[in-house]
Amino acid sequence: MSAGNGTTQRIGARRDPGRLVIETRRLTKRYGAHTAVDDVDLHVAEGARYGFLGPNGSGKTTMVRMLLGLVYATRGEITVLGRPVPSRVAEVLPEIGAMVEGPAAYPHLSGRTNLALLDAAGPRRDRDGRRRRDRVEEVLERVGLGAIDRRPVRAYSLGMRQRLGLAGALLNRPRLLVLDEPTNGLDPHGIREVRDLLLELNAAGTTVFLSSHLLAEIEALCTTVGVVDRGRLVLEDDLDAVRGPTGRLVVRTPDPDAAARVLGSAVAERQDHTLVVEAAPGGPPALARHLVEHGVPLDGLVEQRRSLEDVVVALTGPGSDTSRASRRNGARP
Ligand SMILES: Nc1ncnc2c1ncn2[C@@H]1O[C@H](COP(=O)(O)OP(=O)(O)OP(=O)(O)O)[C@@H](O)[C@H]1O
Repeated sequence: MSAGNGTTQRIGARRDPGRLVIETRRLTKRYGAHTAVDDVDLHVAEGARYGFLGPNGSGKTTMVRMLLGLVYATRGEITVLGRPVPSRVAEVLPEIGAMVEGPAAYPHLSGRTNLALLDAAGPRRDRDGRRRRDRVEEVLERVGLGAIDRRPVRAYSLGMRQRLGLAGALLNRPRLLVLDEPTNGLDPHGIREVRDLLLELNAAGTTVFLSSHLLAEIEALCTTVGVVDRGRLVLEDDLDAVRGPTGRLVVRTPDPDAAARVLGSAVAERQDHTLVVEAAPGGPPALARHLVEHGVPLDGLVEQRRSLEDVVVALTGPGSDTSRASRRNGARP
């Protein structure tokens, strides 16, 4: 890569990102000959729900660990909540709720006790026992663990541990949540609950940064997406812009043969009762009129929009794991 992050794509006009709560410049992490994070310029705006998307092994956890000062960068700069990391990470951490690589907890203690210990170790000056208990109960309630008994954490399911980790991340009422694969191990019900919780926290002002290898999860939750491929940030943009119009229209009709005759060479794709047509001046209304005037019945006519999946596949290409292996062996893709 040349200067900075020249190969990160932006689709459409990027809105003013506003105040950044996370910014990295040329951030790079090497493990021996292997580059886990490669020259990344990341921009997370205040109030965003930022999805950091990439396949397994693409560098997401390494990135998250660097943002939290848990791993030192080989090169580059990190600013979180306006302060440099890792040099001033101690000032930043009290304002962050984080969960990295699955929640850590003392397995022989209950969830409540674990949270009480975490709270006691936290930055609050308020050590009042009763208020601490209230805080613990409040976060347990928020993550759907209000009814847990005194069972030790080692008896918890993976989903319960994940919720407990989230509860721990919420204890400080953070301005910024940094979550590595927060729905790992949750069933569809649990995934939806976590999503709703993150939406609720975000609506109340918390910026959410989460990593995931699940495209659907990012699509359902996030306002902004950063796509990482073999350590490189290949796309960073608002999801709305990513899923922008393609310049084609999708026509659904019970008589596709008639539609194809009328539309001629404007038809770009055809499958069953659906035709994809190059947009002409006048957009959907003009095309609808044209078809109806020529006796073609319509079931629907909409603008075609890019899916995040299409964009990611086009940018990352197949076999990123195999090419990573070949890069490790010296080849550069
Ligand atoms: N401590 C380490 N020593 C050597 N290599 C490492 C270390 N940590 C990570 N890596 C390598 O760096 C690359 C990126 O790993 P990382 O865990 O950041 O990816 P990831 O996108 O979070 O993957 P996953 O979704 O599987 O957790 C991988 O090839 C991994 O093997």
